[in-house]
Amino acid sequence: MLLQSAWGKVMIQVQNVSKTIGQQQVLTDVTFTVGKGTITGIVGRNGAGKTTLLRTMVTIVDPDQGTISVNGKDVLAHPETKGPIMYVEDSVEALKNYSVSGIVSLYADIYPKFDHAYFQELMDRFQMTRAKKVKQYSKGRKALFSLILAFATKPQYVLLDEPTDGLDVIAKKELMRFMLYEVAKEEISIIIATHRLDELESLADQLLVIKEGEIAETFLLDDLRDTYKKWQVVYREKMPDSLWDQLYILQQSGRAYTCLAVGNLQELETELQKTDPLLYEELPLTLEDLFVAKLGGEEIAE
Ligand SMILES: Nc1ncnc2c1ncn2[C@@H]1O[C@H](COP(=O)(O)OP(=O)(O)OP(=O)(O)O)[C@@H](O)[C@H]1O
Repeated sequence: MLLQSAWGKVMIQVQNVSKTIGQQQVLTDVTFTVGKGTITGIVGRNGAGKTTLLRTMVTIVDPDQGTISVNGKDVLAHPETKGPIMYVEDSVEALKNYSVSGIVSLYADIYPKFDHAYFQELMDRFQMTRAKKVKQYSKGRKALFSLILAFATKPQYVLLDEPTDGLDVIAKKELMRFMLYEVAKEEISIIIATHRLDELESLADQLLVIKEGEIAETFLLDDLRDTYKKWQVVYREKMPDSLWDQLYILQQSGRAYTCLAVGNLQELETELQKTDPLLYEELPLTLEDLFVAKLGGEEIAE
């Protein structure tokens, strides 16, 4: 299987998961794999089934069909395999009546690997003051606090539901950087459910698009690097017509074009050079580029 060879040891496998709640089919035959030390984005509109999917992965919701396994072990049959999975809900309301020190002691009691020093390090890094009660924090700070708590438990897998809701731009960026660092340093796997594609920026190794409970598209960064190239090209006048048909223009600003090449990349590069551009350079690809090119700007984010 492609994902296994790309990522070595498979960590979490979701296989053919379906769930009906009431009369509504909320998840239909959902299958994907999460590798070690990777970031997976689950993107979909409100009501697409993201929260239900995450809740199914931690057995808060039981699937009607299908299995979730961690390192080959079914989580329902082997509840201990859930231990290193940390699920952070989108609502932090549940925490709000706790005192900060109370919740820290509670986490330390529940999670054997809770690391007090690391908790404090993260509090300092995000300039979080120690409020008496969680409810004294702003919405964004509450979200940040619940993430700090989650990472201080030293998990191996972190499932985050709309983690940046309520955070300002700087805090969002900081948080994303922090997640990348954790993935690289601790080799943890992060799964982020969000209705905003732009929040994932160039973060995710794998992007799953969920529509009405089904995985509509899967994008893998590794595939992307082999199949696509992104160039910024500047012409004296305009880009020759011959290239317009062969490149996907992601953005145009005057005579500067940001474009995506698909297909025979070497041939396309030679053609590009023949058009004698003033300047051309390769830019780093993001999943979002492919997403936009493939779905033609179809809106996912709201
Ligand atoms: N306990 C429940 N009872 C009834 N319907 C539910 C329940 N849980 C989920 N649903 C329905 O399942 C669908 C998917 O909901 P879910 O919360 O998983 O979507 P989502 O993609 O996370 O959306 P959002 O971004 O709005 O949180 C929605 O139509 C929702 O109303």
